[in-house]
Amino acid sequence: MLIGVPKEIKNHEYRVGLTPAGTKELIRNGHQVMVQQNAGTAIGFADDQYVAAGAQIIPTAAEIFAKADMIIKVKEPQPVECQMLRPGQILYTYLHLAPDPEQTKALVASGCIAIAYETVTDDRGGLPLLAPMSEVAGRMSIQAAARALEKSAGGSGVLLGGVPGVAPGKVTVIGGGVVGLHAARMAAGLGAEVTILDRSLPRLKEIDSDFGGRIKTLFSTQDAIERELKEADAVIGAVLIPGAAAPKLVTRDMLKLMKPGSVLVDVAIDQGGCFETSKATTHQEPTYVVDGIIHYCVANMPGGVARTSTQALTNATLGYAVALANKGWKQALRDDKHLRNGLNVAEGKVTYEAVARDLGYAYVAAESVIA
Ligand SMILES: NC(=O)C1=CN([C@@H]2O[C@H](COP(=O)(O)OP(=O)(O)OC[C@H]3O[C@@H](n4cnc5c(N)ncnc54)[C@H](O)[C@@H]3O)[C@@H](O)[C@H]2O)C=CC1
Ligand SMILES: CC(=O)C(=O)O
Ligand SMILES: [Mg+2]
Repeated sequence: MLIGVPKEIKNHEYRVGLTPAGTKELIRNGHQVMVQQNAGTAIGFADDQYVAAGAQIIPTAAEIFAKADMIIKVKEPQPVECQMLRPGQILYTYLHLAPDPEQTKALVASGCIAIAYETVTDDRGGLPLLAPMSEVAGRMSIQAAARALEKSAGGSGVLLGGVPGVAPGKVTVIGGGVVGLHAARMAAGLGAEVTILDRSLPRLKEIDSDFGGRIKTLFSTQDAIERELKEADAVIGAVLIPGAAAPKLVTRDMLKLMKPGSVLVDVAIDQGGCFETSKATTHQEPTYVVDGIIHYCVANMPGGVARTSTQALTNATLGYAVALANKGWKQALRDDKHLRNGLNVAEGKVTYEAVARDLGYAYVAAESVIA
């Protein structure tokens, strides 16, 4: 199969869909890989490393999209990229379609086979291709909150760890999945007082036993969230209903409960955000203020630490990339129900139920397009 890796074009996005090591693995499996010129240069993966791995360097994205059987990317295709997709071409990347009607429309119109990293599943009920970036974003969310709390950034001037004789800051994490766990770990490591809320009692039990009482767990209700907002210096939004738009758990009215200069970090922004006042921001201008509360809503947080993130992402995505290239998409999806769960759009049909429901498309089961 001819595989194409274009350079990412989203604002301050320096990740790349494949490392040189991943490239070598695909080539060892008998495939050809085209990498766009300078796709990984900014994070220390120079063109000559891809050439040494056996790839061909191609000057333009247009040429890669025109020739490749499968495009491997990181972020959802931007409008100019959607226009270059063609019927039957595999697109393997993050998509986050439920809150993005325009992208969904463009993918449906293209006739491509769009497999979303974030909805591929595993046997333990996890999302193995989302998990590495959730680990990164969860850890970064506390760095982002700590920075935003500084006075020069407009924050309340609280140091999350406190100092001897002065109480630490309070961090509330809503959603105790991968993002939430890693956020809690970083916040606790800094010495902050941490509370984590989730709707899953088994999850709260796991977290409680992992942290040995170091952090507080709460069942997530509106009432519990309201009580937390009054106390928190930083609130991390980390909920997910897979594939669906995020539930709005903090309304604009509820911001009044918070202390001025406190911070909301909405990691769930890529699924539309779990705070009513969230709107996606970029690494260039990551924060804005609503009613005295600082909002950080960067939709591609791991792009900020792109070298670590690219390595973690390829570790997770490579096995499925090899399966798709070796078997072709239909057979690879027939053989693996977890990869099949990644299929969101195929041949003009929406094949992921939550996306079809949220955006008003007819839902066509993945099984029926691979039959
Ligand atoms: N902004 C960014 O750059 C990035 C964003 N993300 C996003 O972060 C979000 C979380 O991802 P993961 O932690 O991997 O998901 P996950 O599935 O591991 O965890 C989500 C948790 O939310 C809980 N939850 C659902 N509804 C809830 C509610 N009403 N109250 C409290 N908890 C609730 C679930 O029980 C689950 O434990 C996703 O939207 C993901 O796409 C992930 C990586 C990067
Ligand atoms: C998960 C995601 O959207 C990202 O890593 O950018
Ligand atoms: Mg998007």
